[in-house]
Amino acid sequence: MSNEPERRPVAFPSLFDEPEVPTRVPHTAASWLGHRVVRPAWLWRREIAVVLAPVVVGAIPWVVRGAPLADLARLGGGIALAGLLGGVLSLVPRLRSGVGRWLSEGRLRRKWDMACRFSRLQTDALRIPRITETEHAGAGTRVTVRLPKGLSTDDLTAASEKLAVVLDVRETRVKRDPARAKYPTVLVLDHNPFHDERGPVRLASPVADAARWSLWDGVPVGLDELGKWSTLRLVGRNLLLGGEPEAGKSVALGTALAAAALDPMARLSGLDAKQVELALWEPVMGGGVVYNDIDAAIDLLGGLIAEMDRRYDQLAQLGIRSVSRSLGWLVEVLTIDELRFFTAHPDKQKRTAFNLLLIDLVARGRAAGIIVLAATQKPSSDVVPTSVRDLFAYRWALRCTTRDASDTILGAGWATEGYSAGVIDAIDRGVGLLLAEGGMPEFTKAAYLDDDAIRRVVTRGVGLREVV
Ligand SMILES: Nc1ncnc2c1ncn2[C@@H]1O[C@H](COP(=O)(O)OP(=O)(O)OP(=O)(O)O)[C@@H](O)[C@H]1O
Repeated sequence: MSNEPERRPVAFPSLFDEPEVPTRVPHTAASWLGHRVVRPAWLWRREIAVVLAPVVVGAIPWVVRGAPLADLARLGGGIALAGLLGGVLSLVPRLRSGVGRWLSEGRLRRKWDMACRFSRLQTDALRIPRITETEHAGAGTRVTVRLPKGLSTDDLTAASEKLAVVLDVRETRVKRDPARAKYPTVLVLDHNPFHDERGPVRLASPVADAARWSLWDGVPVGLDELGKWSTLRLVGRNLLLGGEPEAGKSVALGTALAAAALDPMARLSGLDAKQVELALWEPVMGGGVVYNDIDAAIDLLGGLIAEMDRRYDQLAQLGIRSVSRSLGWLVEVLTIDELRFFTAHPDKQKRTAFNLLLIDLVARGRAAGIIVLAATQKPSSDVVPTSVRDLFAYRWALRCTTRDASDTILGAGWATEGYSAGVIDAIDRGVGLLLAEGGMPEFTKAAYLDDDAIRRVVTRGVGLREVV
């Protein structure tokens, strides 16, 4: 007798490429009905509702009038009329796009069901992670799911490549919600908004062509991976940027600076150790720019702290705790490009004096309408002490050489959680992990303003201040 394994007849390929859904008991008629009819009908419920809606609406008058069977023509007429009404309503753009979004969410849920089953993301009770929320943007969808008992975020992460194959997308990325293990987020990324077919793109800054801006409205500084603008509410919050040389820090500061320049109710000042980064902005920097001079930098910080104390006195007299738009006070914006020159200055006495003033300004200035935007190309603890870093609500780690450097900007532990700016490709200038207060770091690419655009913004900013 041959030792060859028993050959089994090859079955005809299935008409549909369907995942196998195992059952705990042999199929009965009821389980077959549930599996083959009820489950697919539930997944197609939105489309079924769209088709059935004219039938139900058209049948209402027929039923109300006692439904004489001979009057079927009237039923047909009612359905046709309801269908026509639906057709006319679909000409209303907002209605049409609303229904379109609703149907495309249904499509996503069906694909997600299929993807989970093909990826064996199901419990013994055949439950899969259920979609609870979706947020769609140009380059993908953020999906929040509820995990059934028996599955964890790690199972989702392990299956992410398989999910991407069935969903037919560029990538799926799973994020654990630090507050709730049961509700992880899955980024379903269709395409890379930071690249086109020729490589990395330069994103036009939405601020560049604005006639004026208000910092109180927030500043769209860059695009996230889903292709959505990340808006920073800078009044009341400080921004810290770090990354290796040429990572794109000065460019990333540019959009925030442009918004401040176009806000006549903002007073700008700067500390520029590299002498070239803020030079273009100098005409609009009413509070002055200090180049690599630590004594002048200490004086400038001292002046801002005196202003901060004066504002706190006024706030106390008014009986309020922090500035608001209605007070009409100027927002003071201090930009520091290359923190290292000042915070790690070789003269220990001056360095200590500078650091103490900076900590005081960053800690207390926010509520008084004084904000600091700081950048460093050496994200290490001697340049950005933890006590200073923790006072920055917005932290943006552009490409870093090490995980530790990334953590120096974002905060300890993020690299271990899988968020390290060390993984960013060297060609992706301007891409970094942006962490907003209390949130999760998001890959974000900064908008780009070239020198001509900066000059135009500065000219408009100077003009706006002349008329105020
Ligand atoms: N957001 C961006 N989009 C496209 N290109 C960018 C972006 N950011 C930076 N670049 C490219 O990278 C170059 C360096 O950027 P930038 O001067 O901002 O880096 P940096 O981190 O400030 O460098 P350094 O620390 O050496 O001063 C820019 O001249 C530009 O060509």
